[in-house]
Amino acid sequence: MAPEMTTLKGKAFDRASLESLMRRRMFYTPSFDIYGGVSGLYDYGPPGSALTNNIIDVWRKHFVLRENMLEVDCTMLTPHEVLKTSGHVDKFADWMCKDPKTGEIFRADHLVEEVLEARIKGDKEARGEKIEVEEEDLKKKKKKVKNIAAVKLDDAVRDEYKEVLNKIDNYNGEELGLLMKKYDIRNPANNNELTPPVAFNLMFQTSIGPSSNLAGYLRPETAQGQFLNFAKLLEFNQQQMPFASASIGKSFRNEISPRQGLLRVREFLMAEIEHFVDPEGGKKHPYFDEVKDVELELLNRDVQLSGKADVETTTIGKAVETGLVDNETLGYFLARIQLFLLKIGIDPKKIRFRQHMANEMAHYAADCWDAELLTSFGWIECVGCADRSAYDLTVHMKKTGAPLVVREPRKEPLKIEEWQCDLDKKKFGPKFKKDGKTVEAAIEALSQDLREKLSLDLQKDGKITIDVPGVGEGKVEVPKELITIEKRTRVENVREYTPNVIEPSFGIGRIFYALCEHSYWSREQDEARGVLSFPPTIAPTKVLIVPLSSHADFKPFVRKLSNKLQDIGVSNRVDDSGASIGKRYSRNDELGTPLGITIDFQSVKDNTFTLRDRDSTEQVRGGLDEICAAISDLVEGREKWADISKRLPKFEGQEEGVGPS
Ligand SMILES: Nc1ncnc2c1ncn2[C@@H]1O[C@H](COP(=O)(O)OP(=O)(O)OP(=O)(O)O)[C@@H](O)[C@H]1O
Repeated sequence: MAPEMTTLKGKAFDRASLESLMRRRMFYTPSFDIYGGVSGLYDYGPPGSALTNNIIDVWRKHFVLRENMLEVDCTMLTPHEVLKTSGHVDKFADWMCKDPKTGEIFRADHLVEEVLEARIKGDKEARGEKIEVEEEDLKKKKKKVKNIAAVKLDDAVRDEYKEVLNKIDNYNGEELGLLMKKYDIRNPANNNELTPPVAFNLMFQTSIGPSSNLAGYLRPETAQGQFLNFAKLLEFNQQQMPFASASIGKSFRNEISPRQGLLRVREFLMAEIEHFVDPEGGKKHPYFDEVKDVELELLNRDVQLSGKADVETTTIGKAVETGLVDNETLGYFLARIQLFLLKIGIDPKKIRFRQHMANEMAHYAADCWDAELLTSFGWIECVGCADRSAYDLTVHMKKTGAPLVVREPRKEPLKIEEWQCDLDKKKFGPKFKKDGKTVEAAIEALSQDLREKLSLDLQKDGKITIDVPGVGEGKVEVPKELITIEKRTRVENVREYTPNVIEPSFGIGRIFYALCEHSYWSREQDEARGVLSFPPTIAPTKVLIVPLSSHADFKPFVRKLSNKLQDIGVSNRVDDSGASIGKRYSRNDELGTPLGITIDFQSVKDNTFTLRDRDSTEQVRGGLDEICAAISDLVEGREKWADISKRLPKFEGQEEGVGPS
């Protein structure tokens, strides 16, 4: 069970009030709402769009700009062949079971998770133990869940349930089926038995063009476009390794049961990096030293296998040194991911990195860690960071023959003793006719051991027999007139290798939602007054301009301030409504607007204004240029409010209805 969620001020987090705020202020809203909506699809409103753009802006600066990554923008429609080759057509699936009587569909792992969690909660109720805040949510479910009541469980059963929950991502379909049998998990709504789990592919299928001949899918990740362009990107990078490409764009997954708002949706914004690295030499990273002292909370594979969730706090330098994290490049990105999350305002106490267990890893991954953020729904994977090895480049190269490799001049030429096969092409063609190329490829693919053995056959029998699937009976004889096999020394001046790929993959919607939960609190004097404490860098609107009243004298000042801020790229809104100043600020607390400028009669006299900090409600006073310079420093992240309040004189005028929190 995840620990209890508390707000920045240490109070219990209230999801219902945050969700109501997000709906009211149009951070996001169900798509096609007036048609009844479609689950797993959301539209972002003005503050939501601005917040997303600002998160992306910081992401671009933190990753793309900082490391000269090569950003690309590839198409979302992907032909069948590409995703067949990458393994997605066969393996990109979740486990689904069905109530044969009602037709209701369940995602098997989620169902097992929800039912066991609800039973543990029932057990706690029966034992009179404290119910965690996120477990409260299960109360609603329990009404539907007929086979779950406040029933005390056997101690051993309760421990077993907890162990299963800790490893819930690790089970395949068959294992989930066995768990459902063992724990008698049925349709919670009617107690009907469910069908055993079957694989359900998560990709949205379509056909490209009017003839319907070209099957395709909406991409489930942005990675494939980056791999397919590898050779061109390497060329663009003047053959320099290592390098990274990056892409920001929508991905699509036909989730079996979208849930938890933005956390599991069917269309979402991804920001992905593919860092291409030489597999030899331990996958070092040139800037690893810059991050080696960053401390991370790591939950390793072995701890999870033992059914526990104890994290280990350690520097990334140590984690790589001890082999807990496989290599420097993977470690470098784990640290950089954490630094990014902190920069946008994620609560440092609510981040951990969890290593994937062997079964859980995607079909391509060699090692994988997820950055998980604590939310009221528990720990949620928001960034995956996988070592995809050479998998993708290798399969695409094999399929297409495109040289998705790096060729580097060797410092010292490499001498290799090897068995070489020479073909007499003039005779080879007429003998094998249309099968010539296939037979040639089969000879080309012969291993060194086999070549050595075949050279003896050639001497002894005057011919060799090799396997060539698809030609004749699958065996082909090649007489000695057509082939020679000899041991020779080859000098290699160029080294050719397929790079490995380290892939940090960010789900922006999940980060967005976790950030909102981490930033949300309410003021002491009024529980209903929600505040979103986004850092100025990423807040949707940076400044609220508030004239004291609708007095005509204030109008030119409003215009001047607004224009000046726009000129320096600072988003602002004017609220010249008749509401009290306190009310106007409070409305903008809900939007997370970090700064407010008040225009009063003093402003008209001496061109000075007050600048208010959202979180402390402290105010300072200064001239137009001073105020704008302070705002720019805050918004660009060069300074914090504490620096500004030292720099500019405090303004003690009491804000109506607002006291310090
Ligand atoms: N359905 C979804 N809705 C929102 N974000 C998603 C969804 N699926 C994946 N993501 C985001 O994309 C990131 C990278 O995708 P990845 O393929 O690693 O996810 P995943 O392991 O399939 O996620 P999960 O196990 O939660 O389904 C995730 O860390 C997450 O932030």
